[in-house]
Amino acid sequence: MQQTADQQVHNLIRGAGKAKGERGRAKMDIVESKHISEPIKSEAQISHLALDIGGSLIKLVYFSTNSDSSSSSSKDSVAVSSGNEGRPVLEGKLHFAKFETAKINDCIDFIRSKQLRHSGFQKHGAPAGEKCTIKATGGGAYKYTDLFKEKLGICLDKEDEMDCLVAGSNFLLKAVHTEAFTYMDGQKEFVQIDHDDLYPYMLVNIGSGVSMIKVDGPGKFERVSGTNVGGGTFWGLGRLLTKCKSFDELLELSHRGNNRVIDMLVGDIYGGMDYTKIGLSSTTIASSFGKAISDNKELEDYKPEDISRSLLRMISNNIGQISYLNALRFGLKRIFFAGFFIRGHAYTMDTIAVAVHFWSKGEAKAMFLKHEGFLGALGSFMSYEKHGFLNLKVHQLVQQSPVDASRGGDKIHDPPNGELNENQSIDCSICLS
Ligand SMILES: Nc1ncnc2c1ncn2[C@@H]1O[C@H](COP(=O)(O)OP(=O)(O)O)[C@@H](O)[C@H]1O
Ligand SMILES: CC(C)(COP(=O)(O)O)[C@@H](O)C(=O)NCCC(=O)O
Repeated sequence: MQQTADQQVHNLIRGAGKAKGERGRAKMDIVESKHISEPIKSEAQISHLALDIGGSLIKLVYFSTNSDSSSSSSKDSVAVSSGNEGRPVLEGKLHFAKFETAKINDCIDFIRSKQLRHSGFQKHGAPAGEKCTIKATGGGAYKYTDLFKEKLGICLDKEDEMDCLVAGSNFLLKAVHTEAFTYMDGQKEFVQIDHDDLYPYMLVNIGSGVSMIKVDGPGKFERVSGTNVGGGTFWGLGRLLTKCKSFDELLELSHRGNNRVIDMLVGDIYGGMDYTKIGLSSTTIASSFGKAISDNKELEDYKPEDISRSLLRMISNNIGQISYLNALRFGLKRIFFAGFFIRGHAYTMDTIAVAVHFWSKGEAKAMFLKHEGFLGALGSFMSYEKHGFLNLKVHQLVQQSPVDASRGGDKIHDPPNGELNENQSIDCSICLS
């Protein structure tokens, strides 16, 4: 029988209690990698992989065992009996990786380097010649079907993007205690989620474009709105206006910029005064980029830093406002923001949070997710279980390590070697049913 996403989460969490103290318990660390173009160091064997191929980035989630399962004498033997209903448990790590969609060939090389054909991707019981199949979501799962077939001989088994986002979000919010946090005035605070009081909530995924999804329960949701002014807009316009060569460079520039150089503030219009009657302080942005009307300057006269800052502020503020207005339509007080536009970037989160706070008069709360960009890929990964396709069973969350609270600082948070550090990993286990 097929399981709903929530049943899977329930199994995961229920399993955590059951498994404590069990012998042979397997451990799975969740590790994030960035733009990986070379194989991971160990001879780790990849047994399951899922993709989210978006407009800007390809996200991968894959499980690797800690050792080579072909060596039966290895003391780190891959399959162990957990004693949990006699199912074999795989010991390993859940990895996260991303590639620019424009560099899809790097992603294909990466997958090829993992030798998936030898790692259990063939549908169980399928005839020997049958093609490998991997779960994939996002528009690119359709767009690049032929490319994957041609270059890797892999069939992409498509999962709906919204289904995956919601499944990934529900999973993370329930399974990871330090997944959700608020960010305001430089302060990051983790939010403890009451599993019995999670729904309804608004999920705002800020990818290339923005989707706003009212989530009412496991697998119960409606995409209530969206906006085409999203992460792709920031990166696309930013690239044209600043000549930046990478998204990271554009984000880095914004740290040093001053938006007041370009944005027209209420004070600029009101002679330095607040417009108190309608609740606008003199420092409120009256019109993003509005100063460029009368400054008599050309694009080159503005610093790229200031342009980046204004652009980031404009887009983040707009998304925060639209999200709140949609939450208001349905009486939702909790809004979770995800997607790789955020990148754990303080100024982005602060602007979104302030917009939600301002428009809701403090009634609604903006929250952010630690695994912000991987919801879709995770949901896609979890669908292996939903379809009983590979007999994958993520069945328990053992514990997770404390998260580095400084992560919300005004910097980019992908560590230099591309992998999450110890503090940012989660321990859990999966078993094959
Ligand atoms: N390294 C990066 N390269 C390009 N865009 C990035 C990068 N990191 C973050 N972004 C931002 O994230 C957005 C994509 O977010 P994502 O959630 O992956 O959406 P999509 O599924 O549309 O690719 C980009 O449009 C950009 O704003
Ligand atoms: C079409 C999309 C769902 C694709 O997802 P993405 O690759 O941007 O993550 C998204 O870009 C979107 O919701 N765009 C906004 C379209 C609109 O509602 O106006």
